Amino acid sequence: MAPSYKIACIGAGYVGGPTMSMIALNCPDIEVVVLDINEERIKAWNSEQLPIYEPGLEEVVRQCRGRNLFFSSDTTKHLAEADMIFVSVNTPTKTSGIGAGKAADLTYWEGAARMIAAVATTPKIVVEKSTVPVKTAEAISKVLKRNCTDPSVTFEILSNPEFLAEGTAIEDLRMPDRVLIGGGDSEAGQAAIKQLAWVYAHWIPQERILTTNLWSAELAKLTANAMLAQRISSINSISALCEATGADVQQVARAIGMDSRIGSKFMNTSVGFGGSCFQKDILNLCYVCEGVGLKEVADYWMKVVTMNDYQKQRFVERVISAMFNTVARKRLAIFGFAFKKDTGDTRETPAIDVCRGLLADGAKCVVYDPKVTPVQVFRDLSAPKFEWDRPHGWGKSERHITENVQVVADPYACAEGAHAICVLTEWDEFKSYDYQRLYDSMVKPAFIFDGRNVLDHEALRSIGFIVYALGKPLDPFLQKSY
Ligand SMILES: NC(=O)c1ccc[n+]([C@@H]2O[C@H](COP(=O)([O-])OP(=O)(O)OC[C@H]3O[C@@H](n4cnc5c(N)ncnc54)[C@H](O)[C@@H]3O)[C@@H](O)[C@H]2O)c1
Ligand SMILES: O=c1ccn([C@@H]2O[C@H](COP(=O)(O)OP(=O)(O)O[C@H]3O[C@H](CO)[C@@H](O)[C@H](O)[C@H]3O)[C@@H](O)[C@H]2O)c(=O)[nH]1
Repeated sequence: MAPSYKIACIGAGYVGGPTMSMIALNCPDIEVVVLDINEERIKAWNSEQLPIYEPGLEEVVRQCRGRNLFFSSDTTKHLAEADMIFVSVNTPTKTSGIGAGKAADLTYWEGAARMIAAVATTPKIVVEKSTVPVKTAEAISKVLKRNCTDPSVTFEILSNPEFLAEGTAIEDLRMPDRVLIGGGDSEAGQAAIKQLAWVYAHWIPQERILTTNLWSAELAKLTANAMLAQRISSINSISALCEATGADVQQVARAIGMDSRIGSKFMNTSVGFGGSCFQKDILNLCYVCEGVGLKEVADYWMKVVTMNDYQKQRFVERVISAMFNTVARKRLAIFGFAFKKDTGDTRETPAIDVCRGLLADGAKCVVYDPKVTPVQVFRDLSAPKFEWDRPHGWGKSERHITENVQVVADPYACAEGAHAICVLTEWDEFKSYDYQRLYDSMVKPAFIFDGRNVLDHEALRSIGFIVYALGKPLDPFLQKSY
């Protein structure tokens, strides 16, 4: 018998796809349909080549696609039939107008709300899955109520922010630290919370399902990301101080992480945090603070982004100064372009700013990443800031990018004839390469700039490499040239 409870999700992206697949897997009594305006994406979800790479996702989709999990672009039919509608569309940073470069662009969200209002003839629970500014639920409620042609239709809005991280999405969804559900105080609001809690209770222990009011749930999501990013900026700031003093950032991180009040997670220094969320959500938080007159609070959080930009710039300057203050026409092997390992996602990856910085100084960048396609690399290096987060992306590639960037499918080909290797993503495979072979094929002196501290630096030095590792005591060779 076909399941009688129906869930639809608007937005078949990195969040909508995996979260709905997990609900379908654990709730065989619920029919789940994931919708998107991007037909190519829907086609890919229905094919053997899923549109996103996420460890374990294929197995989950394979188990329930066609059973109680469907991907479709027929929004009218499925939104009309659904009891509960998740909205998981992109909420990028605005690129123009008031709040450009900071505020969340809610165009896609409002578009989704209008789609729901246009077809609703039965009561709907609308769940905010996207990350949104505080009070978005209020605005969405107005759009839904004012646009629905049937005045008897009721809408209950819930906030159910997603905390999964890419690369570990399936594991995070299988056993999240918590599921957060915010809703209204009214009887209908509380009933809606219960209905969503019932969905999650199919596989998540009751004590991990946390309920709050709407505004707390919306704000908790922005705050969680701001605090996670703050940890990275904090340790990155200390990495600069370590290099200046001879301390070792990994030793410092270990020593402070053993204090249970601080904890050891999220303390890896890096060339900068990336990903579609951290910067966007902090900028959004700052904008919300400014909107309510809290300038000092906004300035405080803005420093997390400033420090991140500094870290990327600092890395570029290290590369250039170490290589005798010029990288003009030098071939630089870029190991890793994704914003972290185990994903093909490049949104806001630090590799973009690092490559741009090196290209601006005349370098020739040769990129190797196990999961990122050449098209994506060229698109990212050409797209104006914040333009990447649009359903149809950015098409043009500037000439200086096409002439000075090359993307290759093999790490050894990447490093051949290069002056330096820059490690920008912490892919595990980078640790097991034959570095003697890489060294032999490179121009001397051969440099390695480890922007993730994943390689065995002593072993590399004994081969002959000049090694720069973030936040580590500097090689004597680098001390002289910096
Ligand atoms: N990526 C993550 O790891 C992550 C984690 C937690 C929260 N979030 C938040 O979740 C939201 C979605 O993020 P994402 O990474 O999945 O984005 P995404 O860009 O991968 O997916 C969004 C999808 O929504 C579709 N879309 C936009 N407007 C639509 C409409 N009117 N009708 C149908 N489809 C529409 C787009 O075509 C796109 O495929 C964002 O608010 C993000 O901040 C993301
Ligand atoms: O110690 C660390 C940990 C992470 N990073 C970098 O920080 C970025 C973000 O990493 P991570 O948080 O693991 O991935 P995301 O997929 O961006 O997940 C974040 O953003 C999501 C979107 O909002 C949230 O749901 C998650 O909880 C939150 O971790 C990446 O560039 C990482 O390389 C570091 O530099 N050092």
